[in-house]
Amino acid sequence: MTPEFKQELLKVRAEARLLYSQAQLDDAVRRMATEITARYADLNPLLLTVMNGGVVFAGRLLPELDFPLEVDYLHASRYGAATTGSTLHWRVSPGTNLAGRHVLILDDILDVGATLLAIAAACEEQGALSVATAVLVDKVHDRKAEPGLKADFTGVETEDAYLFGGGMDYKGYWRNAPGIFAVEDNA
Ligand SMILES: O=P(O)(O)OC[C@H]1O[C@H](OP(=O)(O)OP(=O)(O)O)[C@H](O)[C@@H]1O
Ligand SMILES: Nc1nc2[nH]cnc2c(=O)[nH]1
Repeated sequence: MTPEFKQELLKVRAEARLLYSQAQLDDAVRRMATEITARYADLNPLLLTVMNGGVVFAGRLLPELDFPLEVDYLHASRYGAATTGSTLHWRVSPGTNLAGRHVLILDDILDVGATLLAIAAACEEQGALSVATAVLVDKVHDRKAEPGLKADFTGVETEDAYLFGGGMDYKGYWRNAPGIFAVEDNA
């Protein structure tokens, strides 16, 4: 890492606006866990984490779900380290056979929604019995891939800014930031 890039990272972190604290996120995740438990406790679901962004959310959610379930992951990305999305690139497909399974996809954010729609379609093609989505953050704007697109389970809603923390990155960094932060335009 160059000294200039390190300075940029520290400046972005220092100047970012806190939208949700870690405590507020933990409350939202516990509420989601109650909803997910009500729906899936008797369905032997397969929870699929979308890497990399979904890892923090999954890590917080899974210990709140005290019923039989399986966990796997997939890696698909359409942003890379950029702040605007393009085509979805599949890097790793789920190793588990999805045929006949109730699949719940876990990700950090529903922004445009192209990522989750493509992943859900791929799970259905592989024979999943049902496919639903759970996201920590839903970014509110009118650019959704389908009008009114929502996840089945949502933690918090945010304004239309570029976000980091809670698993989301700024140029590959700050996924570990404790809370959800908006990058300030002048950063
Ligand atoms: O709703 P969309 O506009 O499609 O964007 C949402 C996706 O973008 C981010 O992934 P990214 O492609 O940045 O990969 P990452 O998880 O490795 O950060 C995020 O983790 C979601 O998967
Ligand atoms: N880090 C990050 N990734 C995203 N993917 C889609 N929207 C966002 C965002 O606001 N921040």
